[in-house]
Formats: sequence, C-alpha cells, structure tokens
Amino acid sequence: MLPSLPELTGSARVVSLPLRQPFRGITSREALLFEGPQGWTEFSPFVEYDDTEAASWLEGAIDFGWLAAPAVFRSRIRVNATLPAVEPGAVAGVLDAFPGCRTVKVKVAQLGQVLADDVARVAAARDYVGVEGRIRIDANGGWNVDEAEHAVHALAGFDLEYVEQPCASVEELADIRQRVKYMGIPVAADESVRKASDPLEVARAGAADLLVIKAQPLGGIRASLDIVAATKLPVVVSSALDTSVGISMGAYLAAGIPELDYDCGLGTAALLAGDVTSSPLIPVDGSIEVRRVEVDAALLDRYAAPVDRTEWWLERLERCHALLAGRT
Ligand SMILES: O=C(O)CCC(=O)C1=CC=C[C@@H](O)[C@@H]1C(=O)O
Ligand SMILES: [Mg+2]
Repeated sequence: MLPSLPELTGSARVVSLPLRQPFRGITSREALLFEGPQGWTEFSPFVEYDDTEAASWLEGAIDFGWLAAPAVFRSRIRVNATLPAVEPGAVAGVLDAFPGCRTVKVKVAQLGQVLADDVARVAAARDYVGVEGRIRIDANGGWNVDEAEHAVHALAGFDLEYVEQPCASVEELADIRQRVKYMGIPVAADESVRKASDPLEVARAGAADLLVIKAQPLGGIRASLDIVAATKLPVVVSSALDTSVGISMGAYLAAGIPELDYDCGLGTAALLAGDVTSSPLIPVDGSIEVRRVEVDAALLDRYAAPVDRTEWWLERLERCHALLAGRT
C-alpha cells in the first residue's frame, strides 16, 4: 500500500527543532511531518543517510499514518533517560528533564573524547540515580574490540545493565560479547539491526544478547513487530530522536510487544527545546503515554525549517517515494 506523492506532500511540513544540548553532533533536529487517514506521522531519517536507507523510514512513516496501530498490551511505556556525551557537571541538569526514570542510557565513545570522559560521565550518572538505578551505555560502534574490552573493564564497576553497539560489525560484536560474558554484561545491537540488510543476522550470529528496535528505520510498526516475533532475544524499543509524532509511533510499537522487560529509549522528546505539539510525549513518573499526537499549527510555524531545507526534504521525500514505488 503506497499513497500517491501528492497525498504525502499535501499536508507536508518540515520543521527544525532546537536541541537542549548537542546530540550525535547536531544542535537541531529536522523532520518532515505529514497527515494520513490515521493521523500525523513523521519521516525523519538523519540528513547524512542515503535514499535507500531513508526509503525504509518513509515506509515506516506511511505505515503509521495510513494503517491502524496494532492491539496494545499496555497504555504507558517505561522509558530511560538518554544522556548525550556532556561534561560531568552538566549531567544532573540533563537528567532532571527525565523525572522518575530509573534507567539512564549514557552515550560513550564520542569522537574527540577519551575513556576518562566516559568514566566521569558514567560516574556522574550513577551518582544521580543511586545504587538502585540502572545504567546502560551506547558506543554507537565507536570502539574496536580491544578498546571495547578495555572500556567495559573501566566502566564495569558502575554496574552496567548492558553495553549497546560497542563495535561496528557483527563479527566484532560476537567477539566482544564472548570477551565480556564472564562479567555478566550483556551486549545489545542497534546499528547492526536497523542499518543491516538483514536485521536478524546479528541475532542468528549469536553476536547480541538483546536487540534495539526502532520503528521508523525498520519500515514501521508492523515490520518491527515481525522482527520482534522472529527473534528469541529480548528487545528494547528506542527512538530515532524524533519529534513527539515519531515518538508516538515508537510508543505504539512498544505497546504492541507482548513481553517488554527493559525500559525503552522513548524519552528523547525531553532532549528537545521545542516540539510540534502542545502536549509532547515527555516522561512523567518514568513513563510516556501511548497515544497519537495532534500537531499545533502555531508550533509548525514557529519551528518551520528554512525554505532551502524544506525544498531539500521535499525532494528527498519524492526520491524515496519513487524508490518505494519501484519496490512494490
Ligand atoms: O535509546 C535512547 O535512549 C534514545 C535514542 C538514541 O539514543 C538514539 C537515537 C537516534 C540515533 C542514535 O544515535 C541513538 C542510538 O544510537 O541509540
Ligand atoms: Mg544506539
């Protein structure tokens, strides 16, 4: 099912939302929003992604806008706080935006930083959540296997729930997983799921203990639920740093998974300094609601992207739409 291009562009709006602090090297988040029969939906692959990868995000956006969300097992989703690679002194200020969250995901292995920076940040996060809180780390594939082993040793004393994508390739993940197994620290795969031609390869290769599942990049809620059903591994649903509209897609995905044992990375609307709705999906008491989001016309205007960026996104939408038309 592929709506025509005019059906997508008719309501399309491109926004640029400011972030409270830099995250993955960006200071504002661009997204294209459009409205389908089921409500508002979001197309927001990161700007550096090529059209083939971005087309799967469009599939996800259309799925959410045009098809009813699947049956839900819960009406709220417990979420983790997401801590960008900030200075230790800034940690409490960031985490204050995630009230009630018992789990913190700490970004590590940031380009231009050293392991001591990661240790200091994780220490500050542990101080913040206390002994009962949970700390997971995400290296976005930034370490080789030896660096990852060294880093996990340096950070293990902070009691890690798991380490997400410590290395880039499936082979490296399998290797580091074996090396740290004796410490009881699980390895999660993220990029190895959402950027792979076969999202289940990492699971079959025995290279991960759990999978990070993101609705938009994996082609939508239904496609993601198929992946969840096909793997025997536990999953964590996470955002792609979306607006509250994209977060609502993630919330419905998380709500549709029978067993959800880990807190989900869906609290990231709290990292935005502006959103497209007057009732954003931000954490309250450590969880977010499962609901669709109405956009606010005044906010779409306030955060409208500049004309050249809007043109860029509309052209990208057109190219990705053509790719999807060719796939069916
Ligand atoms: O999982 C979370 O806590 C929030 C989402 C998050 O960390 C990410 C969102 C988007 C892009 C990624 O760099 C990043 C991730 O790698 O998980
Ligand atoms: Mg990740």
